[in-house]
Amino acid sequence: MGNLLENILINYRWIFVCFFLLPLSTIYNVWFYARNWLIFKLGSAPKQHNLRVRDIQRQVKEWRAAGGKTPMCTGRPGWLTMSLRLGQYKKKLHQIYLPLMDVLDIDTSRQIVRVEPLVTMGQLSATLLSQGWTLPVVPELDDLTVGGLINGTGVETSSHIYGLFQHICVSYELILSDGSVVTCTKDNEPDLFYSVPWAHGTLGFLLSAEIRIIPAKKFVHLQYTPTYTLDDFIKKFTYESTRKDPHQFVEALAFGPDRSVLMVADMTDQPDPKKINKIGHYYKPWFYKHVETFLRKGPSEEYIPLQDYFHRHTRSLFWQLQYIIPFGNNQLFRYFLGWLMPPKVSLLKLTQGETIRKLYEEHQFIQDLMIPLNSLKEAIGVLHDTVKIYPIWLCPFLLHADPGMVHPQQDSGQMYVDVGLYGEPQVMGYQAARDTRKMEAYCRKTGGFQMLYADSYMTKDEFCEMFDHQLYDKMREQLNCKSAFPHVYDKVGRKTLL
Ligand SMILES: Cc1cc2nc3c(=O)[nH]c(=O)nc-3n(C[C@H](O)[C@H](O)[C@H](O)COP(=O)(O)OP(=O)(O)OC[C@H]3O[C@@H](n4cnc5c(N)ncnc54)[C@H](O)[C@@H]3O)c2cc1C
Ligand SMILES: NC(=O)C1=CN([C@@H]2O[C@H](COP(=O)(O)OP(=O)(O)OC[C@H]3O[C@@H](n4cnc5c(N)ncnc54)[C@H](OP(=O)(O)O)[C@@H]3O)[C@@H](O)[C@H]2O)C=CC1
Ligand SMILES: CC(C)=CCC[C@@H](C)[C@H]1CC[C@@]2(C)C3=C(CC[C@]12C)[C@@]1(C)CC[C@H](O)C(C)(C)[C@@H]1CC3
Repeated sequence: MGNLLENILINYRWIFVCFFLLPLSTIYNVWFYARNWLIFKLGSAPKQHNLRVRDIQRQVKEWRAAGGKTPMCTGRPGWLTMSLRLGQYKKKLHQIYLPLMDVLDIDTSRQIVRVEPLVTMGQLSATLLSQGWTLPVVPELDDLTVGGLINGTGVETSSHIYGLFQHICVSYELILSDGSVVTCTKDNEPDLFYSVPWAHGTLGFLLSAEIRIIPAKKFVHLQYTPTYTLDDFIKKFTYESTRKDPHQFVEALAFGPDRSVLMVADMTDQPDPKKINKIGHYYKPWFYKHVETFLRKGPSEEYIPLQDYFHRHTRSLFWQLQYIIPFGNNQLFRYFLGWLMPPKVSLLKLTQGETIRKLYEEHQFIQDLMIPLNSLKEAIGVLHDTVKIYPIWLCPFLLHADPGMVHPQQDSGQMYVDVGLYGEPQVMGYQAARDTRKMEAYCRKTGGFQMLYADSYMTKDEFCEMFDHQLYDKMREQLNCKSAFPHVYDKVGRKTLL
């Protein structure tokens, strides 16, 4: 009976998703779009920021006045967040509401945008592009928020030049446990500035951030190079990630241990009209499927609108949507219902139920391992033996030698690679806890890091071995965080899921 129910839930989830969640997602998007537009037109955002900060200060002060016994977290419901986590820890904590969702200012002379933490990447990239600007690093799922990307982390295909999302940030406005508001930069309160990323809001709440912007062009010139041996791939990928005059974007998809497609791209305003491909149109094939065709067709090049490029994996949630709507890439489906895609991750999460959550936990491996680039060849072999999931998302990034939880083992910046696995392991006898722990141990051995939106099965000691806690512990002490916020491990460790 249990099995039958599971089968129905898994195999027919698409009925619910197509007929209920897709229309709902579209309505939600339209509302969000209209709200953003209206707020900006009324010019009210910056003024309201100060009012909102005052209200947040009031909440923190009230918490203190009441004895400050229960540690705090943000009041954002767990189902809204872009992770597998349900955020059950929130029920036991004191929630502070941070209704901060506006782009406050675009200062083109300083090349800085000032934003509130709930601003999403979809919202920010559209807002900036309409002015001819962009963030240097645009993590691509539309619903990722600035707050989540700063207090967690973000990576994209330009990260081999600019680093992680935190590395393009110039200042953070934070509220601390005593209710005071501080602004930190690398020169003013540097310890605080460097300890915020990856701390998951356990030092203070982010109120706004200043982020660098760069001029945008209308298209990217994208070149695809298929490779048919692992050695050839590693050689070309390493070269493109580390060369002195790099392309602006570098990414690869591995479709098998020996079959990969390397992609390099540059922004341009002069596309060759015969080679324009507007991959963002709703009826276009899912991007990773399109990329796979170059293994057959050979090297190729295209001009893709910049906005379409930034959000190229959004419509198929990388390759996760195939498990929810198996015929989602079918031509007929795309022409009829493609314009409603993708369903909102938050709505999927809200409606998934315990059975589906458990099935995902047992049968899906969704992890990003951030390892030094020179370990990539070995890692592909280890991953093939342990989980065997394809495609693998490969994205090089420069890890700056900054203080904080995450930095290279050497004293200077080092090229790392994000190895993303999002699918059903094809090995026999996969066991989630055992095999994830194996991969985590491997990741630690290379000097790498696990992205913490995913399930982490590490013990606290293992967690402290992977993430440098020196500065973090010092700041927790100095800012009286111990009773004010949970320890980062208690927020992101596997047990918080349940
Ligand atoms: C594919 C796509 C996805 C989108 N997703 C979302 C989403 O998820 N959430 C959401 O809220 N919106 C979203 N939007 C809307 C987006 O944020 C803007 O509201 C939209 O670009 C308005 O453009 P316009 O050309 O109609 O207005 P215009 O009048 O041309 O103004 C452009 C926009 O730029 C912004 N802007 C202009 N100057 C400044 C300034 N000095 N400081 C700050 N901002 C400024 C404003 O937001 C304004 O709405 C999306 C848009 C697109 C095309
Ligand atoms: N391309 C990429 O780089 C991708 C990145 N991701 C990951 O997704 C996550 C982002 O998802 P998103 O839904 O935006 O964020 P979440 O709501 O999941 O937030 C992530 C963490 O940041 C904390 N946080 C968020 N806002 C604030 C704030 N204003 N002040 C203090 N702490 C805050 C949250 O604390 P609390 O629990 O108290 O709310 C939480 O611990 C990141 O961890 C990122 O690594 C996922 C997919 C792709
Ligand atoms: C660094 C990069 C590029 C990471 C990409 C990660 C994505 C593939 C992840 C982020 C959020 C994510 C874990 C999610 C899911 C799939 C994989 C996602 C989209 C889904 C939609 C799978 C189905 C599940 O029932 C559920 C709805 C809970 C989750 C939600 C989060």
